[in-house]
Amino acid sequence: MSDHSDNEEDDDYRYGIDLDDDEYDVRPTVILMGLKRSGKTSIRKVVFQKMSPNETMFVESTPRITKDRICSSFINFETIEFPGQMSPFDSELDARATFKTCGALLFIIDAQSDYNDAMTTVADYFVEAWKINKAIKFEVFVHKADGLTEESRVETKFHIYHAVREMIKDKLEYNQENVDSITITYHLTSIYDHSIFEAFSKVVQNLVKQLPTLERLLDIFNQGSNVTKSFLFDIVSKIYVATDSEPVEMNIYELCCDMIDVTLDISSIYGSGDNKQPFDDSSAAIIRLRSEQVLFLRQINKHLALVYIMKEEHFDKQGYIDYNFMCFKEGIEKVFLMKNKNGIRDS
Ligand SMILES: Nc1nc2c(ncn2[C@@H]2O[C@H](COP(=O)(O)OP(=O)(O)OP(=O)(O)O)[C@@H](O)[C@H]2O)c(=O)[nH]1
Repeated sequence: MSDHSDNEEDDDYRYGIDLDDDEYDVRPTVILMGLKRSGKTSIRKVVFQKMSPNETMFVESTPRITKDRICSSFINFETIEFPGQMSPFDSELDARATFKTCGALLFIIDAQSDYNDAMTTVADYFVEAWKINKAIKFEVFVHKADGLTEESRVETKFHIYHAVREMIKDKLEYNQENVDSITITYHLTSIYDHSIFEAFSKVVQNLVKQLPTLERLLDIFNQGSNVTKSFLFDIVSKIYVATDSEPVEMNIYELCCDMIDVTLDISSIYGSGDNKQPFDDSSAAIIRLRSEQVLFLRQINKHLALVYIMKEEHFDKQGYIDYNFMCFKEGIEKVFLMKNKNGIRDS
């Protein structure tokens, strides 16, 4: 367990540490904004509270600013949702305080609606927030993509990207700033498939400063173990904190998410442990697939699991893989211990 003392990392994300909840007054935040009924609450509930997508049809409109601490998992941040009808820049709200500690600012656009107003609002809010805090990661979710054809998904994202860029350009040029000063990442999302988890994974990865080291560790593990693809998952949220440098194929990612669901479901229904959580530090599962591949899940610590896929022909080299996994696990621990070197105590 880790203790904390004031240091230059005070504005940082504290991943993988058990904190007493009140230990920090200031916690970096992920802010969700968007017009009314764009899907903000649904996204929070599906990703962090395991609500099924169909149930979101009954969520009520959010009347006030809603803060939610995500601290049961490895991802240790706070989400803040602004109701569609409220601007964070209203004079009665303290926008400076809100955006000073903001890590990522997500704007949700309902792609199934007329999104002209939404695009204007994105441009306004992003420029205002950027003026307060230039380190914010700006993200747009082109949401409810399930209702669009494959072709119009790409077109819609492209159209929104260009229109917002033009609006931001006009605003920044007025202040003699360059439009490229604000980097925005666009994601096509839906709560009805894995795209929302994939997009949130990218948001989180954008905030993990140790990402290059984690990717390198995964690459080394893959090369030494003949693994095709591996993901480092935060098991509770199904967000992957890192993956190796090979491109992510959506079907492999979905398979890995399903592996987590299956393992946790079986474990919570039939598991013998009296622990409330259906997994622990030494949880593991292996599934041989019809495609002559093997899927593995191996827990690294309380929060993180390595999920990887390999060809069946390499499956017999278990000794190597076990050894490499031990080295990988130690590597991960070192990455986060170094990060917290200023105050370590044993739990
Ligand atoms: N088809 C589809 N519907 C979605 C998706 N996400 C959310 N919805 C629906 O959109 C409606 C509005 O969702 P909310 O989560 O309440 O939207 P909100 O942005 O929080 O709304 P306010 O609180 O009023 O600002 C609900 O009926 C959801 O079921 C999605 O990915 N696809």
